[in-house]
Amino acid sequence: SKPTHETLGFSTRAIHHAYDAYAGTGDLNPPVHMSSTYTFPTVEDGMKRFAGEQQGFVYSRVGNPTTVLLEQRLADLEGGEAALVTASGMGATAALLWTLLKPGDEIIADKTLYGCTYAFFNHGLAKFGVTITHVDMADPANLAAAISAKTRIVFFESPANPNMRLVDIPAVAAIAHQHDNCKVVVDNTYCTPYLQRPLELGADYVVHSATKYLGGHGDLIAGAIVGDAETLTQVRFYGIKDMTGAVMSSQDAFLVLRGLKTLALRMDRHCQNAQAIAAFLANHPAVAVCHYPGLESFPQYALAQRQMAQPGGMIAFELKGGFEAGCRFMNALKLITRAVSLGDAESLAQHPASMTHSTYTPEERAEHMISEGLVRISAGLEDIADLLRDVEQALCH
Ligand SMILES: CSC/C=C(/NCc1c(COP(=O)(O)O)cnc(C)c1O)C(=O)O
Repeated sequence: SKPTHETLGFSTRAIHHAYDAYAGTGDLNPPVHMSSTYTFPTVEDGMKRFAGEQQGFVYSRVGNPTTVLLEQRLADLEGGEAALVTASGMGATAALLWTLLKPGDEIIADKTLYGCTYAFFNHGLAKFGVTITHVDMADPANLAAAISAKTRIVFFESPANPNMRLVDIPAVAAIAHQHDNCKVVVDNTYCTPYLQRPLELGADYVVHSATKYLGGHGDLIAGAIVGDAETLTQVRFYGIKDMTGAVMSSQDAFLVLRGLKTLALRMDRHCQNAQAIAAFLANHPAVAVCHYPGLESFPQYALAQRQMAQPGGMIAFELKGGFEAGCRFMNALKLITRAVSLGDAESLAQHPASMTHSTYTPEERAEHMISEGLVRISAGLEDIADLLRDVEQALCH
């Protein structure tokens, strides 16, 4: 169905879209469908469903009423035609790219990617004859110089995990689309559609780790792809069904649906807290640099203002004492929790070089702008006074 984002507000759609609470047994909350397989009234019905000639479910690896509702809602929120939910963010990226790519194709990716995405490209796809080229997309001219008729995919995160670099989505999409079948894939995990909708800025596909802000409570691993219906049908029946099997459970779909109800409220608080923590860090004598799109000192501040509704909940910074000081800081935290992942109610701190981005060698991290001393904070939903007190006392170690 056509997205309704011209009529109803974001939260109204995040709570209500595509679900009629008066239908069926009248459950206000969508039921969790716990069936692996579905019955056919006659064998001819089954034949038609497998042939795609009849609407209806056949097997939960290719569709389930609970996951289908989540897909309709995510497509609406991202302003896309269709969505497909997956077992994890990596499952989303893998299912989409295995479907779109063949040996001899090329991906041009930004310099900085989440560690496992980097590994999937360079240690996974590369084994099957796909060429991976990384360019610094913060300057779109670098893409223009590298793109060729072999380029099938342009892939980036904005802001990038972990160093917060932004990519000008309309500018990069315009360059990519000068080449016939080159598609732009944006990993929108850090922003969510509440802060940034890449499809409305010219991207062809969006992928998410729904593990993060979309679920929002650190209680699931999940992913999603948003894009055109035709391609997503191929991803469903090939990339998921026959290649990765990266299927989201109906229980996790229920939890992501629940998370979406408060996404706007939570992102507002994540952004408020991150802005205050980033400002505190930027002004602290022990801090060498703080990367946050909401700081006027941020090199791409103007682009952030243009492209993002708010600066987000993620912060990256370096202490003047480098890696050792970073470790002392993180070990001294009493409220902010030492853990990877992000977008949880709990504020989290981690060391990308040895954790989320340890799939890069030290030389590769230097090449991909991930410094050894970088500390990443996911600003949670706690009271800001408590968070600032924790950061301040930890900086004194
Ligand atoms: C082992 S490190 C923990 C996970 C982290 N990130 C995940 C992630 C994925 C992959 O999403 P899943 O498959 O749902 O984890 C995709 N895209 C982005 C921008 C991501 O940040 C992390 O702590 O940075």
